[in-house]
Amino acid sequence: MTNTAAVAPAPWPAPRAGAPVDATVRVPASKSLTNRYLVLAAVADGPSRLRAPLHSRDSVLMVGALRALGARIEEVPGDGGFGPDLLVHPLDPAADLGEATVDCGLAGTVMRFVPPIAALVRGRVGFDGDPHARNRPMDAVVDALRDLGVAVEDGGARRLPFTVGGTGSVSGGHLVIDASGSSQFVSALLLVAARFEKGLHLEHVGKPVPSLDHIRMTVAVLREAGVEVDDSVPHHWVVSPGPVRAFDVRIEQDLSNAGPFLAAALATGGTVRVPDWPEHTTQVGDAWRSILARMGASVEYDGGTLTVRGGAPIRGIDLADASELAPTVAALCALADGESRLTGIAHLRGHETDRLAALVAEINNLGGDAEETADGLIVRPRPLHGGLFRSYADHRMATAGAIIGLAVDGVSVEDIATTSKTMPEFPELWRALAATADRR
Ligand SMILES: O=C(O)C1=C[C@@H](OP(=O)(O)O)[C@@H](O)[C@H](O)C1
Ligand SMILES: C=C(OP(=O)(O)O)C(=O)O
Repeated sequence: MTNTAAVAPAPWPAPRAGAPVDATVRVPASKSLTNRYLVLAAVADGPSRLRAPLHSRDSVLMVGALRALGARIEEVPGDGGFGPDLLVHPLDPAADLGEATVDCGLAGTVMRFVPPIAALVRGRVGFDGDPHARNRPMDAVVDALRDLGVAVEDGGARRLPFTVGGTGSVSGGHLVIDASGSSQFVSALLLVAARFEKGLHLEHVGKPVPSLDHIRMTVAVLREAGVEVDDSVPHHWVVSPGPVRAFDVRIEQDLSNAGPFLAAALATGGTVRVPDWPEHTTQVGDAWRSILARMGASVEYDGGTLTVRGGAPIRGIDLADASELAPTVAALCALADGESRLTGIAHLRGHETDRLAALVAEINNLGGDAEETADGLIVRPRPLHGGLFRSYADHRMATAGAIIGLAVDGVSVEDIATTSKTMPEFPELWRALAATADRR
């Protein structure tokens, strides 16, 4: 009998910076922007081009999902970024797909954004993903589709796996959802709502919606594509019916993923520059400027380059709604000389893993003092030691371990390859960053 069990790769010895880093870093394109533009292009009124898009597991899954729904997506040579451009020919709502399947992997943007598109094509589309994807909240998407008159077969679970029976059109109108579990529930419906016959008046009822910046990003990309959106009343979004204009867009680099590199300046007392930092952006990662300054860095924005200098002791921080930035912030908090409180992030329990539990377990496993609260984390200063930092198939856990490893001897990170979810180049870029400390 052959043993077919997968052998887990050896943990990745996190590079330790024995001196301050001094690096200039460019990171691949934004996951959130790439996957939004892919969705918009799939329902647009003509072919669209994405320049310098992300090529990572989440974007590949999105491309695969849209192809499964009938969009034609070509790779064409690009003039920048980390790979080819993408040319997207929209899907044809009149075509009959028959049966199709979509692999969501662990991508929230795929599992939330694509089912409403499946309602706009004719066919039965099955959705599933990685084992943990079946634990991520999907109830608001399933309920919303049903309230819109779309058939969903889910065995009553309101989670993956499920099948959406699309008829090629959705009438739309007024829809009430509880989006307290994820902002992606709102974005998912807004992104395709212009293609509903009556458009959509979406209303949120329930505990606060997290990650509001991501909804602002959705509204901004819709408006760029000529879609009329009224978000003037809190908790209400009104999308007028109409075409989504085809577009040609250059995608900004992923400012959330720039975070671990900028954090390296604080962790090592060094300097990190990120060129081509957008002057105006809807990305939540723009908040690094204020967050890192509050944690003791000097932050300068000049000529399109963001420069972060560490050197002073890292200060603890009280931070609300850190959203997807939280794991990176928590890693710095574990290296800080004062207490930190991260609040308003209860929904991180439904991310790639239960991030609150994971961060507490892994920081404490290295000797730290982190505690879970009802809606976040408290991290108190305590000297850390080496050990294994587990990543739970979560790219941001893996990068959090790498940040700590710069400053603490003997840290290794489990499954560093999980960073391929949004940044396959991470290990290589990180090694180059850490090597700048060796040269000093
Ligand atoms: O719409 C998006 O692109 C995202 C929205 C946020 O989701 P939540 O609202 O579930 O936090 C964010 O954390 C995620 O990384 C990306
Ligand atoms: C929460 C995240 O991802 P997803 O898009 O899968 O929700 C994240 O990238 O931090």
